[in-house]
Amino acid sequence: MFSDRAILYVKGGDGGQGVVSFRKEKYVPRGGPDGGDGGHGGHVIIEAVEGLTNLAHLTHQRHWKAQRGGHGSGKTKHGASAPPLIIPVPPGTIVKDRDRNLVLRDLKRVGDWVVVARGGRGGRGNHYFKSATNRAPRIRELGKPGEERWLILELQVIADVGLLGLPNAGKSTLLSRVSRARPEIADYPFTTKYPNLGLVRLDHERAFVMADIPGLIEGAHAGHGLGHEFLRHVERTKLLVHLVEAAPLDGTDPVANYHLIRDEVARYSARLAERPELVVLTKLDAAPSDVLERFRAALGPDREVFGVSSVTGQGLPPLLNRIVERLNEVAADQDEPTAETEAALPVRFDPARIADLPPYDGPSQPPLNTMEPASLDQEEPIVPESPASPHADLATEPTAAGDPAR
Ligand SMILES: Nc1nc2c(ncn2[C@@H]2O[C@H](COP(=O)(O)OP(=O)(O)OP(=O)(O)O)[C@@H](O)[C@H]2O)c(=O)[nH]1
Ligand SMILES: [Mg+2]
Repeated sequence: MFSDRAILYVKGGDGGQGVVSFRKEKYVPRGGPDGGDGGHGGHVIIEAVEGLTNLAHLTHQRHWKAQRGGHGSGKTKHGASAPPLIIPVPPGTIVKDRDRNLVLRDLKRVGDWVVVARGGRGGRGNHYFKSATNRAPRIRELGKPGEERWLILELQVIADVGLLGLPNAGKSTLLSRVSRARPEIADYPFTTKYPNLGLVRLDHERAFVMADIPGLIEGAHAGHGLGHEFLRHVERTKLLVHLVEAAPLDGTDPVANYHLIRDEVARYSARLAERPELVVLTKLDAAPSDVLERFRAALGPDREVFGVSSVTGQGLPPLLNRIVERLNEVAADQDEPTAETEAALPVRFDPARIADLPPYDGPSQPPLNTMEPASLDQEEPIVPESPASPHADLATEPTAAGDPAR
């Protein structure tokens, strides 16, 4: 089951109660107040972990509450603070506050984490309220309720290469030809409704992840068709591979079709439009022999054009080799984290790292972690759950297949 979006309710644990108690001992006639404090409630934390590729495990459990703190007791015994509740997600998950429409954190790498709801402060016991004027206070505090909120989690698949093109351009067919992914293929538009990922392995050293997304149409940037919802999936790719049908059955012109998609991408995001791109003329087996030459000439020398047929396999090896080359060039350009910095990143959430985070004192306290406004898709309707798609899990070599169990 593929799920790239989940809505969750999270609540930190309530603080434990402080208690009223007085020292009772033989020969001590009026023992002073000795009611202990309640422990703090547990925080709720979301952490990116290895081995998960989607958010399906969150569609069954929507409410996540951390444990409450223990109550205090006599002899100034404090209640135990509750442990954090950790919700695992795949890397690439963006955590948003639903009602304030804010991005709380973009959990890009394994080990990235964010506190999404703080545990409530434990109440103070009556020992705390002792004073010169009141030596036997009968007051104590209840624990503060834990912080609560609704979240939207969105997974942006992390692929190296994103396939773009009109419906029917042959995107899914190409992916199925070069990887073990088995997306649905058919001769009608919008066959693909959810992104598919495949691992393309050229040899021992050279491999990349390719994402096939639903076809784009004119107006996709404004929400027409299915494309807009899924363009965000190619936002994080390093290279766009733009597929253009060589001889479309509807008689449209490949050159015009190419520019149509480029315009849509540019309108959706100027940054995405600047991403390196390879252009691929598809279905050459079913096209006149001079079509590639004419297409190249029309696009001009600035664009790298390949011709392929996913049916005969013609043109695929040069394309894949060039994709790997381009990815290496892009990687060298970008300030990607090196193996060293990667190793320095924490791989598991460490509770000691939240030891300094104060418990939640109630709504008077400002909410946590307001990072940046969620700008990408504010107008997107909130869909509670994505319907299942049978093909969407990462289709990898057996060794790389993730085990969702932690
Ligand atoms: N002759 C020929 N037909 C192809 C080739 N590649 C794809 N097709 C056919 O083109 C049709 C569309 O292919 P898909 O791979 O589903 O196209 P798509 O781009 O994924 O389409 P959407 O998912 O609807 O956007 C199917 O009928 C394929 O069999 C090819 O290289 N040669
Ligand atoms: Mg498809």
